[in-house]
Amino acid sequence: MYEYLQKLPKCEHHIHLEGALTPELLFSMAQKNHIDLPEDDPAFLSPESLTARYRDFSCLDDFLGYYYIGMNSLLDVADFEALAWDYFQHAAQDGVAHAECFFDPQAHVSRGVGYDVVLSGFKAAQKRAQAELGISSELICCFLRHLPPPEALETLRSSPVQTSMKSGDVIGIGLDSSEKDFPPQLFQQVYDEARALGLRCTAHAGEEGPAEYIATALDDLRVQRIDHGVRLAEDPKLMQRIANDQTLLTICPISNVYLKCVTSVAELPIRTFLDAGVQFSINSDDPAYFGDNYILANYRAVQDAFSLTPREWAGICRAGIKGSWCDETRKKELMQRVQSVLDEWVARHDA
Ligand code: HPA
Ligand SMILES: [Zn+2]
Repeated sequence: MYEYLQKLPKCEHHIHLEGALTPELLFSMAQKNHIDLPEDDPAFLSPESLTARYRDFSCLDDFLGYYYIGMNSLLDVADFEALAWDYFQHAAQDGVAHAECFFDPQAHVSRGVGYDVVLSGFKAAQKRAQAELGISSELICCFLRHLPPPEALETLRSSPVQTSMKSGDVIGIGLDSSEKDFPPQLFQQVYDEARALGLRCTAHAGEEGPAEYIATALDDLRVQRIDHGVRLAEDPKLMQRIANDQTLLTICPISNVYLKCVTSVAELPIRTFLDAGVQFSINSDDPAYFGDNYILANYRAVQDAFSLTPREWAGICRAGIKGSWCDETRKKELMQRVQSVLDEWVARHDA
């Protein structure tokens, strides 16, 4: 079954490129760029001690503290390219065919790293991933919800960001960082302006925050997808609405365990969602921070907990293709690949 999961052409919709920064890469870039790591936290003694600390996050904000310190090590175009290339290589190994990647420009621009530096590095890695690994990819610009909404607006309206959106280098926007007490509606104007530019819209909701945030992301931000959304199961009426509208949830099972949203993958409402017809994809979120668990480890963890059938897995992959923001030709090609992997499995096992 694991072999079948590896072969399925997977779409990843919930991967923060900054969350693919391994402790090894973090330390080597900090040294190269003469960036001081915190001296008052013993976790920063070595890549090994940092890795050990990552096993012990108490909640989303505890993780985010390390996430924002980590990305301070990234400075020039080559750093951002190396980071994204490292992710794409893992993605290729895990059978990812198409990736829609988040990045957090505010966290770089605020420390003097230009938006175009970040984008150039990512674009170079994307081009290489397409040419050498056959992975198609897109970029989604996320806004940090713990910062004041006018700062997100200022970022959206800034000239390099506008240029990247009009050229198609960036195809959508997202909303991430601390969730509790930062409800989606705070960012309504940002989403209205992004939509007017023709951008796709998604937002993290229902990770630590209540199901109500999922409803306001839909109503006020008019998002096409919900990132995480696992708390949707607490509101059966909303769950039915999401199922009827075929809104895709981008679920990150191992992330939810690492950040103590649930105690185990088995606690996630995967079976409930399947029974209710809720469409979802399975994703890695911040793999370098969550035990080096990339997308396939998340597929495997769901399989270990829920024993899905090969047809159910093909259905999950089809839902992911349908909810992707790539062109119709690519979607058709990926649908055919899912079918042929399933056919091969049936020929071997069902007879
Ligand atoms: O899982 C997450 N939630 C919110 N913000 C984030 N930024 C990186 N990962 C996450
Ligand atoms: Zn996330």
